Amino acid sequence: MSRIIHIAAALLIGPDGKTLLVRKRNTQAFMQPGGKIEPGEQPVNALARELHEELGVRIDTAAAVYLGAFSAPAANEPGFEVRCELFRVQVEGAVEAAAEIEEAVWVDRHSHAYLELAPLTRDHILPLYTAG
Ligand SMILES: Nc1nc2c([nH]c(=O)n2[C@@H]2O[C@H](COP(=O)(O)OP(=O)(O)OP(=O)(O)O)[C@@H](O)[C@H]2O)c(=O)[nH]1
Repeated sequence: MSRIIHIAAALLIGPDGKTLLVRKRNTQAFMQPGGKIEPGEQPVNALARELHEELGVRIDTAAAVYLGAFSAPAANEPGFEVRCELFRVQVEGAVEAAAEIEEAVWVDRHSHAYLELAPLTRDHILPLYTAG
């Protein structure tokens, strides 16, 4: 059995430059919006589907900027690694978290210090955001 979870995720940037992290229901760590890529699905299409399901956000896939592939221990599945295709996505309107999202927070370069973060977000994605 594969011990790798393939996901597509967003570095989602709001109008004020903050970025959105989500905490899924019955989990502890904040992470990137996104989710698993289904068989045969293009990563950017998986991202668009997940952002719509989770946050009611419709994105223009042509405007999503591919930032690369990043890996880390999975936050919620012991012994698994998450492999993420990451896209930078700019959103203008409000986001509306679906029931599967327990909490969604906008953070800036300084305001995430006290959040419990998934390893991928903590070690790869927020450093990228902070440097950018
Ligand atoms: N979406 C997302 N998942 C992550 C991140 N970091 C990380 O370790 N993961 C792991 O990857 C798994 C992806 O599952 P998911 O629950 O987001 O995906 P999904 O909506 O397609 O799942 P489902 O259809 O099985 O409910 C999470 O359970 C989590 O353990 C991240 O930044 N974003």
